[in-house]
Amino acid sequence: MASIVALFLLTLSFGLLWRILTKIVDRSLPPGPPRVPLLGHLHLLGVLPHKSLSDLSRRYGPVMLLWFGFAPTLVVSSPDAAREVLCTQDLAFASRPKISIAKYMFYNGKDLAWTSYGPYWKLMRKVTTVELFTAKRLEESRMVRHTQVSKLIDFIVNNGQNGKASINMKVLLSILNLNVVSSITFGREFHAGSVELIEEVMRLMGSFVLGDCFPFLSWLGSPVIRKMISAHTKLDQLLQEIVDEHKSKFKSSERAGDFVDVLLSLEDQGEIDVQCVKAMIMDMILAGTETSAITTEWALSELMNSPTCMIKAQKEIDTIVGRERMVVEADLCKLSYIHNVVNEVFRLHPPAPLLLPHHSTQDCLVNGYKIPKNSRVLVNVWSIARDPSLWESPNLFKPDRFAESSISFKGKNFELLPFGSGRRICPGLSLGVAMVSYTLARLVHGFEWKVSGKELSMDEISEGVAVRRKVPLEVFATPRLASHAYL
Ligand code: HEM
Repeated sequence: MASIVALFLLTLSFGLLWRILTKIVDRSLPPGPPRVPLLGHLHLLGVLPHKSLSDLSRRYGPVMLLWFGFAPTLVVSSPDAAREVLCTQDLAFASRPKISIAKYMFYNGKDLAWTSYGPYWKLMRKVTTVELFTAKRLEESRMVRHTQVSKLIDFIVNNGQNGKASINMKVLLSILNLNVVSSITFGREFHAGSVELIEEVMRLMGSFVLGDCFPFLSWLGSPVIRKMISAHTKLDQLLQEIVDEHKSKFKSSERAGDFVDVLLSLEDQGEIDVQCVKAMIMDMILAGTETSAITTEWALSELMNSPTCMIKAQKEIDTIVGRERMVVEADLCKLSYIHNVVNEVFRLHPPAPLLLPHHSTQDCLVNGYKIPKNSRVLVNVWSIARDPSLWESPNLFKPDRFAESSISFKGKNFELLPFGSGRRICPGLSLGVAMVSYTLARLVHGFEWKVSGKELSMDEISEGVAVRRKVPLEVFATPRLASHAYL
């Protein structure tokens, strides 16, 4: 009995001490809900963290400090606070937290997306921008996109049995985007069947790892880390094949070709090692494939869910392109409604609703609150894009809201940030937009679409840093153009 009373008193005094300590600290820090001892706010994240955090921000404000175990995490949910973090004080927040996924999957953060801010990031960012994403490079890769989207259309025509057989668009869109990014990055399609592996890695990116929130327990290891190591080993073999092929094809003096050749030249010069080369290929494949595929899948779903919008999109393309041929990329600049649809989908369904986590490398002030050095930073772009004080009927799909609007997703308007903003803004923005817009235009123009099943669920599932459709889009597609247009 005495020991039970002693335990009770001990727990009570620990709880009281915890409350007092957290209250003292809280004065200069941003607000947040009460903390549970040890767990902090981890239990509040739920299955859709972007939604749970959005709900919390409506209560505690657009600048909150939460504790995921022992990891302080700043969550910002307004355009002004996002501007402060991603633009005004960009340098202080441009790094990434050192978490397990970077260590075990991305060769200890030797890629671009997970590496800390510094000279290595600057070198890789410059190489990526110059070698992959200039307007000239984008223009040169038009044929790759055309060929791969045409393959997708052929597949639907040949397997859809004129609207009688259902088609799983999720898988097809992942394969399409993987093939485009692979062809541009290393000159050929990636291993057939690797889509499942990529999806596994995407899922692992968001898995809870004890050591990320409780650093003193890192030594414990976990089943998730074992899964990361196993997935990494499989991917590493495929990436090594790509490196070996490139090394055997060219003597170093003759290399002038694709992105991997450029990286291998840097390896020859001793600026980077082979792990950096593989980490960079992995980055492009992982960052470039699912983001565009998820957005296109949502775009088609939203149009199928709003028949008037679908008809409007089809009418626009019929008027400008006709029904005797397919859309080509050069038509896109005339398709303003498709452009509005893409804007609206980026607003409603940013594939990375909390961006990638940022990390503060110095103490700073945001909205008058002290943000401690070494805090993680999440920018809830999903919440900002659904804020009723910024957007009329924010949960409705209304592409026409962009007809008269000058707001764009390119990182200058902080109410719409699907690609982020500032130093860490997505370098693949133009390629991503080209992929989504072109694929969508050809699908909408090429087929009449029907849902397989009674109704189209629009539920979301959070997989790692990405949020996608919970139920993969299964559809029936009936060709609607002159038959010679599909040849
Ligand atoms: C619909 C298409 C896409 C969307 C919505 C998207 C979105 C994003 C977002 C939100 C970030 C994180 C920004 C931040 O942390 O502040 C990011 C980073 C990145 N994205 Fe994309 N992305 C897309 C397509 C692509 C493509 C096609 C590629 C390359 C082939 C790519 C490569 C990258 C890389 C390498 C980073 C890391 C940049 C850095 O940390 O410096 N993305 N992207």
